[in-house]
Amino acid sequence: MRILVSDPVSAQGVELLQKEYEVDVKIKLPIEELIKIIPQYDALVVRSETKVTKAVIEAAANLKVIGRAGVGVDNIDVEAATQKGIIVLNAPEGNTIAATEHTMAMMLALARNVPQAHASLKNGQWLRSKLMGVEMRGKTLGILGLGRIGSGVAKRALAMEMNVVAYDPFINAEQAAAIGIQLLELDEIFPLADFITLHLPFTSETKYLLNKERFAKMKPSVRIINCARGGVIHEGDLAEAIEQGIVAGAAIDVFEKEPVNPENPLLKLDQVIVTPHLGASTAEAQVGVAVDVAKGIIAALKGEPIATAVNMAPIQSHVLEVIRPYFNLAEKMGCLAINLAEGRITAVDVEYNGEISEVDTKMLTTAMIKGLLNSILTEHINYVNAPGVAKSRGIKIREVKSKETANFANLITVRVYTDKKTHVVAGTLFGHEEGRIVMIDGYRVDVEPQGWLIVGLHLDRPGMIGYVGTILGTDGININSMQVGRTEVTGTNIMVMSVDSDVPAATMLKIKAVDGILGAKMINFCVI
Ligand SMILES: NC(=O)c1ccc[n+]([C@@H]2O[C@H](COP(=O)([O-])OP(=O)(O)OC[C@H]3O[C@@H](n4cnc5c(N)ncnc54)[C@H](O)[C@@H]3O)[C@@H](O)[C@H]2O)c1
Ligand SMILES: O=C(O)[C@H](O)COP(=O)(O)O
Repeated sequence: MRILVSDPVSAQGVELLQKEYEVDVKIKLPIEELIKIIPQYDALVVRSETKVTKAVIEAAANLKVIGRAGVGVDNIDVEAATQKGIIVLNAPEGNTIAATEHTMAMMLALARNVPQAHASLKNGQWLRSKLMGVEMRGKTLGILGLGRIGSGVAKRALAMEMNVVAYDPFINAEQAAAIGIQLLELDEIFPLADFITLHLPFTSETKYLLNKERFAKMKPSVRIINCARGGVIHEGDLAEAIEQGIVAGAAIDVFEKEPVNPENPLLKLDQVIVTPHLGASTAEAQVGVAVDVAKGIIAALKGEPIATAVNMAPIQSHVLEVIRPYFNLAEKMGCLAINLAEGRITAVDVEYNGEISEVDTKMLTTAMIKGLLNSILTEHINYVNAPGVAKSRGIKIREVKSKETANFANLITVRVYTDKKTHVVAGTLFGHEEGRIVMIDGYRVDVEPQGWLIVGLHLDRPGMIGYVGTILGTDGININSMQVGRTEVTGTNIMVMSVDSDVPAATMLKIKAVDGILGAKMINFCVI
């Protein structure tokens, strides 16, 4: 597998990738060049500079994952990637402290005219009275977006004895109270705030969130800090508001177009201090995001679950810890269940019993569907496209949960409904990691889901196993384990044989032709 790194990321991250895969680092590629070479790659690593447009994604014939070494994914067409089944993941935590501290640096520099003082003094001017500042203590800070960075800024501002209020419609009052601040509506913040700092993503909702109308509602002494994304402020409106004395000043790290156009009106104003998107630019943050994104890319290429994928349901780390050992089992159960099934599949129920039922199991259900669909479709099914593909094929997926469990501490049961019959497979973990199939269609078994299995239903009479064993032996297929499962109902048994190689269709036909064999299926776990 080949990985392209198209923005500067720390060497530690690149080295991690190189241990597993072939990696090319090509910085500042013109978009036409990127489109030309992208079909050669399985993974792409970017920061904010590479624009991963729809055209890039359409050309990316082999791309499985795009990793963003940082937070904002607004430079990636996530929708186009999702439609193509490409995982988009980011590294959201590595640069939080860097961006938080840069915000504080910008706020303080803005309040005390540090850049203006520095520039004028280096220019030989001693401007003590012209560069009068304001204090932070006792001032009101309005934070728009109370996520990782916003809440970090809040804590630091409280330590500086500021009054802190915030607007974030996706945070509840208790979460804000835990930090020690009050949540307000957006319009309630404007007449109160002496400083307003933005920490929200750039989306269609937040585009130009601060504009002419909103500046008009603010205190004329207000100072605005933006270390989030350029497009959340209308730059022309801000420049005008500063020129007209509606806003006192601004500290800007991010711009709608980067690198910023030297003609941008904000660059012409003395009241505006700027940095060239340096929020994440600390040695520590760059190592952090590069290592995190490399781990994410490796997990994605190995088909493992990823905690920071932005186009899949996010998994909280404590939930991932509980469900991680079950992923492989769930996928194999999906594969087994669909291989047993006959007829047109209409619905799949996944039941979780025991303690596992108490956490969010959506991603495990997706793993099951991934295993199921990968066994029957030629297109590559992954965590991103599995739910959509199931839906487009009219397969209804339901989760059932109960803390109650009979024989196992935790049990996962998949029921595949077709227009002919319902097939049921149940599995659990032995110890912490060992996945086992413990029931097939009502028959108690104990099967390791790996390699190749033959599952056969047969009449409960002497010699059946012998007949099948002889056929396999004659055709040169080695059996490595074998067992027979019974139900309470006498008459039929299930035989499950684990074999060392794929079983040709001709051999399967011979097995099915044995008198007393009611059906036999070959399951190849190696395809998923
Ligand atoms: N300048 C830099 O170099 C730099 C570095 C890191 C992050 N960032 C940017 O900072 C921003 C915040 O990053 P984070 O890690 O704190 O993200 P986060 O996801 O932890 O927090 C974002 C917060 O914004 C809130 N939000 C979303 N839509 C909103 C809306 N319409 N109105 C109000 N609030 C809304 C969310 O509820 C969330 O709490 C992102 O845009 C990120 O790209 C910039
Ligand atoms: O969203 C982010 O993580 C920051 O804006 C950092 O962007 P960068 O990786 O291009 O510095």
